Amino acid sequence: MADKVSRSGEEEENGKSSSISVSGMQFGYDGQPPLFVEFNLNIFPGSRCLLVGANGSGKTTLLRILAGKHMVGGRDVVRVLNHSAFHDTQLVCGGDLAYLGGSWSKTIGSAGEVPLQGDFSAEHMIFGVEGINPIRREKLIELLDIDLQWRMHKVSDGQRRRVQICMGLLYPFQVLLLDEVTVDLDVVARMDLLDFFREECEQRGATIVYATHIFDGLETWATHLAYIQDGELRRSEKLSEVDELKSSTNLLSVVESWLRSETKQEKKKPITASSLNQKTSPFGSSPFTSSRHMAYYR
Ligand SMILES: Nc1ncnc2c1ncn2[C@@H]1O[C@H](COP(=O)(O)OP(=O)(O)OP(=O)(O)O)[C@@H](O)[C@H]1O
Repeated sequence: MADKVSRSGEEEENGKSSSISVSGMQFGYDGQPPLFVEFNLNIFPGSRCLLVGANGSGKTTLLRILAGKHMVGGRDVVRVLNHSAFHDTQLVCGGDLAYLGGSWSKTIGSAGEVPLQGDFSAEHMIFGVEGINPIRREKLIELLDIDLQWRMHKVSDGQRRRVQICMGLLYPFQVLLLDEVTVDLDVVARMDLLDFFREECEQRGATIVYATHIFDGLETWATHLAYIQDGELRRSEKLSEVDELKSSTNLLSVVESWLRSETKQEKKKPITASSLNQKTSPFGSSPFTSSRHMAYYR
């Protein structure tokens, strides 16, 4: 698999410069070994890139970094639309960079153990966003089949999710980062939304990165695929160039085989004090330092 890994610093595809560019990124959570070490990735305008990997491989963290939610390195390490994802706040404030992740909860806060709820209508939420093109807003409300009278604390998870998605898409984004947001949607809503995303990429040259474990219908939707294992980019290529997809029935079975072979390699690793400290890390000099590998032996 290693020969397929793309770590190139190439910044152009078909004459277009990348809309997302990560170069030599290092990142780790406080007190933990680094998750990303010398991580590189380039994604180009018009791409619909699937981000796949096992639980805990780093997909959410990567999307949050791209969304400018973590400061990582200097201004040149994580670039979105040729701006620093973290430092250039206009990217998010102006609506060019949109991130849809996590899920809205029914409660809006808590006083000690007591959850506080707010009674807001879908209309209040959606029409509360200023400066929106009314045609785009109507299109999204219709596409997501939102009833503007819904009270946000009384609707189902999927209904609340529709409002969340609608609000995230109100501005005509240039880069959209999706973290498993279609999980609560019914099949019709999911397929309509995927069609809308495709249109946005084809008509406006928008770029989408979509982290998901649900591959239904994505074989013909995605243009690119990035596969992460333990914070390492193992594959980054056009979907049409994934060899295994030529001989396999679907994306699900291809990704399943990658993840299964990951597990086997993991099991084969000899367990030694030095292997527990393999990643070069300021925290990794002692066999007693906490690490994900050590978690197996507690
Ligand atoms: N806030 C945090 N503090 C410390 N460690 C974290 C935090 N969030 C995630 N991690 C760790 O970082 C690693 C990557 O987590 P991340 O959520 O990015 O994975 P993921 O690929 O999105 O997983 P999943 O498919 O389960 O959503 C995991 O080992 C996780 O335990």
